[in-house]
Amino acid sequence: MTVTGQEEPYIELKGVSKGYSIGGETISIFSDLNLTIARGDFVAVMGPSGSGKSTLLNMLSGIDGPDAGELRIGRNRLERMGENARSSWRAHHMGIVFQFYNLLPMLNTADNVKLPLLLKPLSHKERRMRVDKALDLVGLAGRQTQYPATMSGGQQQRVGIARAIVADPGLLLCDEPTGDLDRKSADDILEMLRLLNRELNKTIVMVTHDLQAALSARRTLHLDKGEFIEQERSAQ
Ligand SMILES: Nc1ncnc2c1ncn2[C@@H]1O[C@H](COP(=O)(O)OP(=O)(O)OP(=O)(O)O)[C@@H](O)[C@H]1O
Repeated sequence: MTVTGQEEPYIELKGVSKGYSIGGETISIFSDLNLTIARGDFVAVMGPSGSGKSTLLNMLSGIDGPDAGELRIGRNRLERMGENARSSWRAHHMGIVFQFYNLLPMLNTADNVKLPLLLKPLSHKERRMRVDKALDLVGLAGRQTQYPATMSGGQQQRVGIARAIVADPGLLLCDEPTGDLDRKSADDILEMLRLLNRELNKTIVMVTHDLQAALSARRTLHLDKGEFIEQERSAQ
């Protein structure tokens, strides 16, 4: 079954198969996975442990490739690109938000957020302006010199989001972005993701075990036994 968004597809998986070799034996995770996601959509992916959610995110981020099938994002066929081209594509078009923030503890907030800009030919001033703007967007204006260890989980995740958007990518991949947070902080983060989706038209794919988080998205897909099942519900 092909699960389809309503508009022009931005992300498209066609007949994707993926398996892992363990001790000489190949375990199939997907054998004919199909999916389309429209530009500007906000999609939650849920599913039991081991159903392949991280495998999916790894393929979408180009960290891992499918064994067969097509994986298109925008005009790029990711499975046809070499390692360097994929890394460069990722740096320009994609931001990743992690469950445990993945901030570097020896760097302050501004330097953590700046990391994706180091690959870009920008002046020091332009980098600083972009970092300030991203921090402003996530409600952390003025926290440039604070270190991650002195921040709450919710604040650290805001820094993680600022880092994910600082290079202005069109796509955000979120891996359990609220998995380490209390309800209040989680809701704040979800509100921020909704804002980025609605106001800045970021396409968001978010893996989550949190039903409340899934309700923040426009679509919810359940991944089980190698297939997506679309959860029907009225628009938010
Ligand atoms: N690098 C790997 N080598 C071998 N097997 C792997 C590898 N990565 C994942 N797997 C296996 O593939 C299956 C899917 O894993 P994946 O991490 O994608 O599931 P998940 O849905 O994200 O699970 P969870 O909700 O627990 O994070 C699991 O059975 C896992 O053990």
